[in-house]
Amino acid sequence: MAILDLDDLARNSNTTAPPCHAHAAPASNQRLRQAECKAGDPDPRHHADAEEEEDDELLLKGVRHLCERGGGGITRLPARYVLPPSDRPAAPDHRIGIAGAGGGSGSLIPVIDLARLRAAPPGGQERAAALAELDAACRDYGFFQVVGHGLADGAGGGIAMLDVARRFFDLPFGERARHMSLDIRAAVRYGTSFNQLNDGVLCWRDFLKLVCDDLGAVVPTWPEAPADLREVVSSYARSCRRLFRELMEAALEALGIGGAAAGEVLADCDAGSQMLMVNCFPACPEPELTLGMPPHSDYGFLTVLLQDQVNGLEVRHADRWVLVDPLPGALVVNVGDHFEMYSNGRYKSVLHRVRVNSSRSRISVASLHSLPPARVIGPAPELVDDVKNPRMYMDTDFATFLDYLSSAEGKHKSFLQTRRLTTVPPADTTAS
Ligand SMILES: O=C(O)CCC(=O)C(=O)O
Ligand SMILES: [Fe+2]
Repeated sequence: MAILDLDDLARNSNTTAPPCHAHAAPASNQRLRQAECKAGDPDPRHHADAEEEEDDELLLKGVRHLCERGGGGITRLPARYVLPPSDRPAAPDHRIGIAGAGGGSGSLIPVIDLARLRAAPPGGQERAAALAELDAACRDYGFFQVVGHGLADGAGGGIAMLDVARRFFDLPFGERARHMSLDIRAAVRYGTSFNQLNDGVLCWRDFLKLVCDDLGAVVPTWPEAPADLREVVSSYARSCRRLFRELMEAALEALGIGGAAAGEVLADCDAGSQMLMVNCFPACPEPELTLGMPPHSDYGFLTVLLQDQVNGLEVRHADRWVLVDPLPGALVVNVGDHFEMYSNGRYKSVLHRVRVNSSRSRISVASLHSLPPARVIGPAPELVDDVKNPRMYMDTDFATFLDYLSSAEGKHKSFLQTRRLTTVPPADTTAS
């Protein structure tokens, strides 16, 4: 099947400087950025003169390279990374605590125990209770943590994945740079920021994108170093695909969709696209002025996120940004735009962003799962009725999403907003 460009396309954002396909050259973006900063930022340090500025060529080599240059360490944030004051991350409003883990402030983020679901026989009360928890998590938060998934240790596990990711980003720049490409459709690509060619403000993030469709064909094109990367990452990708399918089966059951209708969606999931984004967020000299990733939602059905023990992920919930404390061994799962549309708005694809910190580098690995590009997505007929559940979304396909990205709407709205049919006020899509 066709390889999708999903590194910027898999997500959409409606920040002040959106990662749209505006085709603005980086140099003009820089001037724009400086003008915006002048308008809104009282701190003259952040309006550095052009000659003081790091040139774009250097910045597009990535954040790690910037930090490592000349023996390591930079003490101030180059202006290209400085967000306008309204988009900067304030001190976290709230930390999402982990049920039963003693973290944060309580038991706000849902934790789904997959072992419990696996053990619960079909039709029984225990299964109904476990499915109700999953349903509530997707409805109320659009985010949950999964434990009991069996993906922590051993081959295909998260520990090995994080370890090899860390070793990849520790390689000398020249080794990583072999995979740099301006071709956003490349199946393997090392890059920086969110959409590095179009971002007005750069993000404090480097990434390795690996398209995982047809693993047999793509793995030989993946980095040769570290020597075990291909084996570890392909094994982890397979584990994630299995987990994605299992979660989709459970979510469809929770939605009351079975039989041929569920079979059709699951077949599309099997034929669909998977992309791993291996993210590195280096320690940042002025973390309060920038973000590792801007507010965005993920385009696909579900995203499975592995993170190390350094926090940074923030989720929009009840009009606030809430920081998700990593729960050891857990994977974070979030609902994407496809699933919100398919579930007719019952499940929420919510904005999330990544904040960075001044002392510790952070690694995360997002496995993004979408349906095949030719597949038209719309609300499941089983979830629509004329009385209580009118259809909330138009049918949509990948080409529509591409049009949105290159349109003026892409700068001001979220993709989901553009697909809504009813007059129901849109879910919170503001950036701060
Ligand atoms: O690093 C994280 O916690 C989130 C990453 C993410 O949202 C993404 O890759 O889409
Ligand atoms: Fe995301």
